[in-house]
Amino acid sequence: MNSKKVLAEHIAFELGVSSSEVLDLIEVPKHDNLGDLAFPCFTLAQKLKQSPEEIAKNLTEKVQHPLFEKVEAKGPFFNVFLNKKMVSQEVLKTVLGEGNNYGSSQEGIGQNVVLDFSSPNIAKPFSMGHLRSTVIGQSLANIVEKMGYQSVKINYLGDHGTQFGKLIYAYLLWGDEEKVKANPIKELLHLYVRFHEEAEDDSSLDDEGRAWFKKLEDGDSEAVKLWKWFREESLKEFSKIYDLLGVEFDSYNGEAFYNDKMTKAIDLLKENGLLTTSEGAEVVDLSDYELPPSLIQKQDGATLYATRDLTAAIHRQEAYEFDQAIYVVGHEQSLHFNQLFIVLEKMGYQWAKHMHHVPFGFILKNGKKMSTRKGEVVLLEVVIQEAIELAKQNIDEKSPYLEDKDEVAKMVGVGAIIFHDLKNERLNNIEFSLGEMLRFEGNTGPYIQYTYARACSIIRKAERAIGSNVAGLDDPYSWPIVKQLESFPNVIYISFREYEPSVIAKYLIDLAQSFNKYYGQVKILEADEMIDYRLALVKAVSIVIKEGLRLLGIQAPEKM
Ligand SMILES: NC(=[NH2+])NCCC[C@H](N)C(=O)O
Repeated sequence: MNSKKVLAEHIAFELGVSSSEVLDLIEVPKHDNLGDLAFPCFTLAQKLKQSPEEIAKNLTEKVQHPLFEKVEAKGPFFNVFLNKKMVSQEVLKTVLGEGNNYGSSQEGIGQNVVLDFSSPNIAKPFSMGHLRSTVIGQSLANIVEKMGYQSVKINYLGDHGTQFGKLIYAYLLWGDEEKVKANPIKELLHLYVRFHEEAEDDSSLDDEGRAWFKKLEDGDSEAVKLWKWFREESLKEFSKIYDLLGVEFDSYNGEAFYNDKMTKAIDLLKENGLLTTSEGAEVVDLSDYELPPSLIQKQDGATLYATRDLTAAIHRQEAYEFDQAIYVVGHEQSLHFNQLFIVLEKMGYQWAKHMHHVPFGFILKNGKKMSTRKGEVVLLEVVIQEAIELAKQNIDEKSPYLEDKDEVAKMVGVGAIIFHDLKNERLNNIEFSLGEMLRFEGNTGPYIQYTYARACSIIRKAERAIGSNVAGLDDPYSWPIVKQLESFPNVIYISFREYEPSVIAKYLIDLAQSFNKYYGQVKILEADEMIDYRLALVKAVSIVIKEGLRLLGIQAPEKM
């Protein structure tokens, strides 16, 4: 029983409209003296041919329910004061009864969501953009699963393209096996940069690079062997990052996987009469959408990024029969995905309507985009290790006697990086600052984790069994917490609908703040007749914080 839903149903019944229509309109008033929930009546005024004030007044005469302690009309608003005892009793019973499952939904049962995320390019450093994609994608996978969907997590590795011909040739000219093994990404990038520098004076290098790419495409054994090796070494290095972040994938089928499957997609385009020739290249004209044409095949027969994504989409629909496909990729690729989805729609695929590009902004350092080009490598693994190291120092200072310090430092360091990313709306640019991320106060991961550990510690100290059969609480400090706990399922739903993990992150900040206020004001462990109910509240908070963090991809240590 959710008080907002109950209210929506009652209002809808009285007004003769659908309850979903009402549900979306119900607000939480900014000031407590305006009640706990408010229904603004102007939106429906025209439809009902009544003034908003009249509607509000009529509702006060009709809407009644034990959950509503007091109802009142304030101008065009219908305000509702909830029965604190009753709501808190219901909420605590639900959260404690459902545990980690609280907030789960059946909405997606039997449906698949394919998530394409992380997708770094082999032989190149894992960039800040790939980090964002990984962190956001992982969280969205958790969120869709919480909504009942089955997730399919795909790492669409950038493992194909003319650059691999160049890299192979560069390796054959100047490469050193030991060096590559010791430091794959750094060494391969170094070879690649050198190739470009030398090719400026010697254009034959480019020709050779192209020739080696052709060999690679034709399955030449030496070329394929080197390519496989570069790929493996790169993956080993990426895996270190995935291990630290606790991310796993269902598939690593990258661009190269689709290499021999593209003719089918190109033939389909031809059959549909969608291909036109423009300056020698085969393109899909998108002028009716006011978009530049989608380039499918170059004059020399070479295929492109778009061709592979098109092939991959069709293949994934066949393989997974997805009900939704999500691409977590930086906003600079918006045009590409826009074109891709339209081409699929033009091909007559109804499912193309359920494909979504989930874009995000840049990570900045001192206001400038952090880039890995020009050979300046910011090795991400090193950054993560540094965060863990700093977390360790912090813990050494604050809790020198903690057990499992290394384990906890890892959870805190990694959690700090993830939370710092996810607390921002994904389209915003983020300023990168380890010091900022690792603060134990303010809106940081460690702060939320610390709040969780605090709740766990209270529960340990109490040494009492906490049951879900509780009487309600009606003191002013527990009330904001109860309302927040009640809204958790809706918070998850909104984060799902908007593909926006920040909704959950911000919610956790608010919840942690109210809880810490409660902790400061109320003697939780005082042995009076209410202790069990207060402990039930603490337990419910701990459940929701832990689950909220889990949805973001962050672990919660019980002690820190
Ligand atoms: N299906 C996709 N195109 N996924 C995103 C791939 C991202 C690409 N490898 C890059 O680093 O820019």
